[in-house]
Amino acid sequence: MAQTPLISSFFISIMTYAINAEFYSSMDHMTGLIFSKREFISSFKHYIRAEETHVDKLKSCLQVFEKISGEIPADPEKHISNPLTAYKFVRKLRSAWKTLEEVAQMSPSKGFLDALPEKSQHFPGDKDIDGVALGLLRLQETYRLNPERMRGGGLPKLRTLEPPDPDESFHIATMAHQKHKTLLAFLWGQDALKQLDEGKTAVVTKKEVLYFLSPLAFQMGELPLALQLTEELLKLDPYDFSVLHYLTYYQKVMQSVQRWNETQPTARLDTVMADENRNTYEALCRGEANGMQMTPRRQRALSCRYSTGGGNPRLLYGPIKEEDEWDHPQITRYHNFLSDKEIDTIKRLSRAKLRRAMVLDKETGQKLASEDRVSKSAWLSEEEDPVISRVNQRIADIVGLDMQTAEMLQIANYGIGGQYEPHHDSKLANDTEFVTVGGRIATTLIYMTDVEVGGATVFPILGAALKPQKGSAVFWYNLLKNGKEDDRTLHAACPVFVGSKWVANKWIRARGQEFRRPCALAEVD
Ligand SMILES: O=C(O)CCC(=O)C(=O)O
Ligand SMILES: [Fe+2]
Repeated sequence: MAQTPLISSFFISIMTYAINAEFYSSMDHMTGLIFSKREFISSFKHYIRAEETHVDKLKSCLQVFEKISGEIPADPEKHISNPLTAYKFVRKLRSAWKTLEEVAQMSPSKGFLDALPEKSQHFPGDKDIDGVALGLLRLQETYRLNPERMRGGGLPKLRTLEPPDPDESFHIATMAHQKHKTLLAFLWGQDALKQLDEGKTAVVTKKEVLYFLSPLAFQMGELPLALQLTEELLKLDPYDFSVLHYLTYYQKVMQSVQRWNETQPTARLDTVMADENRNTYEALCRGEANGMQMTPRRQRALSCRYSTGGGNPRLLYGPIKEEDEWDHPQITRYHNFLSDKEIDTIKRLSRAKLRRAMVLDKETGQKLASEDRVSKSAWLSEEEDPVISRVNQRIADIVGLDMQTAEMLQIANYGIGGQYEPHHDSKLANDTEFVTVGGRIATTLIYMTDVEVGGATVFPILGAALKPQKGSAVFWYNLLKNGKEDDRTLHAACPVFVGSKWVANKWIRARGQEFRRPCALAEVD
């Protein structure tokens, strides 16, 4: 079939993006969808053209049949009783039928339709829609945005986006409800209702939205609102008994409570969100608490210099620019650590290997995908490309640690609202390597992209927020000199708001560093 090579080339070209059929947790894979969509459109057009040609062939078959039947005179019996005519007639009919069979077998639908189930794996599924909606909700919570601001009212970077329609707002509302984010569920539901009232067309009906909203308003303690919404429902269907039941119930509660709050939930957004989510991590992500524990004197003492890694010959002629990000514990940033070309190579090597990053379930000890860590990651070994060994060597030269026991380079690409909740790199459950190579003494985190909005690495105990800066690397010790875990190194990756965030992690192990970073009894960094 003519279209088969095209269709299969389409599959091959998107294979790299579709290996584990989940797109939202990696911005790179989301981008891949744009390309796969374009290629699909072209093969789809090709298929339609093939169908049109096929229909033309079927039409000519029909014409042959019509012609044969047109040749039959008024008295068919007499006509067919002539053996020669009968012979001719049967022959023509048989030939027409054979042609029809051949044409029917050539139908392009078969190849195309048979390929559909496989093709669906290469396109986003319901899981992706839900995942993106959850990402949006996470961004709203972290950056404190109501639906109006999410629509671009508050953030110029979002202004160009097509705002959600009533069905989309309602879907986000139901996702929020599933995750017990009642206020957000209400606000998105309210957004859908507003749009329906403005006359926007949608699949979801006003009745469905009101059914969703009224118990939510009740749950939030907004009795007058619950009553008002229920009354509106009743206007739509005065004989709906369950609505009548709710109405009586709310009225009774109202009478007994006697006092109620006039405040609209939108006005309370800040206070409710603040109660639920006010923690340093989110405040740091919003850029509010940066440096909160750093006195001006300490801040002034932070400096920046050129370093040769203590006289390392490889750095003598090309020293690295080193900048203090924090003093105790020390967090150092190395500028121009990777070149753009090296970054491109690392991205290229990892692209096809990216898999959803897993976290360990504390109770079962099993690895699972979690909203705590929305990214895809891949491991790269030195054998894969000289760039990888160069990166490892560079880290060794700069920080002066032994890399023989270090882990492979881990590459991560974050998805929509991609984040990593506060964690200690040294707290590794099921660390099978621990006995032979020791704990994760230090982390080198390399930023491979700038991130337009969001995506900082924050240290909630310290109050430090590090902005991703393409090509730079940050380094810190996770373990104190006495070998114990340094609690203060608790850190998190803030949700990415706008942009694609790529990082590389190099975790250095304790074994082999005994003489490079001598241990001490004191609990110092
Ligand atoms: O991406 C970041 O900013 C931090 C990533 C991180 O902490 C990790 O992967 O362990
Ligand atoms: Fe980490």
